[in-house]
Amino acid sequence: MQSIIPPGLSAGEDVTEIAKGGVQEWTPIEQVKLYTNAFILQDNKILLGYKKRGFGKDLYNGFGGKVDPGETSVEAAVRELQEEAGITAPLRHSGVLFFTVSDVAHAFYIDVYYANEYSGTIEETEEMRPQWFSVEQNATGTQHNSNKTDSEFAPIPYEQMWADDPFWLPLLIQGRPFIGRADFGADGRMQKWWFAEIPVSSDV
Ligand SMILES: COc1nc(N)nc2c1ncn2[C@H]1C[C@H](O)[C@@H](COP(=O)(O)OP(=O)(O)OP(=O)(O)O)O1
Repeated sequence: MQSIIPPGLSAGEDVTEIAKGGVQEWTPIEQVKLYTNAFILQDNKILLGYKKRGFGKDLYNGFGGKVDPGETSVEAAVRELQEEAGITAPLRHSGVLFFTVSDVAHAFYIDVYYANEYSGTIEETEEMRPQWFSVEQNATGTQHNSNKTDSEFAPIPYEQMWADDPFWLPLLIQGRPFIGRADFGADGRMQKWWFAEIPVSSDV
């Protein structure tokens, strides 16, 4: 039987497909680079960063980047969170994402992490501008002052995020592990995608 897991990812067959689309074959993988992406979830809010430069500029995302030689993935995730948001957190693994982008030579293998607490003071850095958003679906707020109540924070700005994020970020927020792959065209749109929930005990 042919596996439903896209090339680049590995998992048992006991996955629950969340979404898939696109018609063409998966883009062949030539080179893979390891990345991290980390989110703080606290009091019905999620901390995102507005990317000020480089890849993904002008989009909101978690905090992360490349895993350096000699580093473990979680060490890299902790370092990137400190470098980009000024804080330290006990990060826990939540999922794996795999992306190709048509004008980028390597594929992105991304370990995604979250934490419900952090230490230090959240600060804007030269790469990221951190901002809290409400995870409540009916959030309407537009103010981001930390003295406001949760419902007064703006909802997650999916329209200013990578197109893959609406498929897996809700799972991360709900504590449901996931895997997924998307192949992006030069226009920033997903050409082919597949996302799934995996059992909590899975070691991806
Ligand atoms: C293509 O789809 C993507 N979707 C999402 N949600 N996140 C993505 C996608 N592609 C990459 N990412 C994530 C992975 C990392 O967390 C960042 C990119 O990291 P960056 O290029 O900034 O890596 P650094 O090591 O910090 O780079 P510098 O050398 O510029 O510091 O986006």
